[in-house]
Amino acid sequence: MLTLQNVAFKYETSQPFDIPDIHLDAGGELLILGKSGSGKTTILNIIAGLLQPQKGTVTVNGVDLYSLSGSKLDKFRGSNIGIIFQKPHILSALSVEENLKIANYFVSGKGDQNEQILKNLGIWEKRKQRVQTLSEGEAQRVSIARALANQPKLILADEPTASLDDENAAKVIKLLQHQASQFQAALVIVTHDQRVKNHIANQLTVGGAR
Ligand SMILES: Nc1ncnc2c1ncn2[C@@H]1O[C@H](COP(=O)(O)OP(=O)(O)OP(=O)(O)O)[C@@H](O)[C@H]1O
Repeated sequence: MLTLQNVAFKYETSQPFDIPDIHLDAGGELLILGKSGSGKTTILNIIAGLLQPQKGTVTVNGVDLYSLSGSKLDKFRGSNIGIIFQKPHILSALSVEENLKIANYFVSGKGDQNEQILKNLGIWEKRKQRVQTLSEGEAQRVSIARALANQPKLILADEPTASLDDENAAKVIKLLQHQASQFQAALVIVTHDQRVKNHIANQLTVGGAR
């Protein structure tokens, strides 16, 4: 489902990052740990097709991401990769269900699972509410729902528990795992939150720039 091979990356002003090879099957889970600034978000962006490495290949669902042209890559990402960003990328003036429909809009024919996803995440009753009227935890579940709206084959989550208490942090990880297993998706979580460690056995730690 996901492979990273011989990937090398550096920002213009930084040292190169140590980026391990990764192989993850459908339904597999991976936790990427590392201190703040160690390059976790950078690696996630490379996996998401948002940041082209200087070297190496990233394949998702058998497709070499960076061999795709810009618009093809955007379309591929929209149908195959669900990203839960560190800072929620949801539109707070729109309702919960409108946020999901926008994601569906970019991938024609999807959207049939929206009701189930919102129910699983416990926000179906709030679907008509504008996101700005929700609590932080609810808004975060909307961003998870939106990432799942097109039943991606690969789910990427950047620090999904950062602003949550222990109980809700555990809940969010379980929800992500449950959703991933329901769609047989691969799940990659990056975090420096040690609490997440107990929930996912397959782990790697990144050390940052050399
Ligand atoms: N666009 C950029 N240009 C130059 N340097 C960058 C850029 N983005 C990030 N960096 C640097 O690369 C390093 C890794 O950043 P990154 O955001 O990947 O770390 P992180 O492990 O996700 O950190 P955190 O846990 O704090 O979110 C940092 O030193 C950061 O300052």
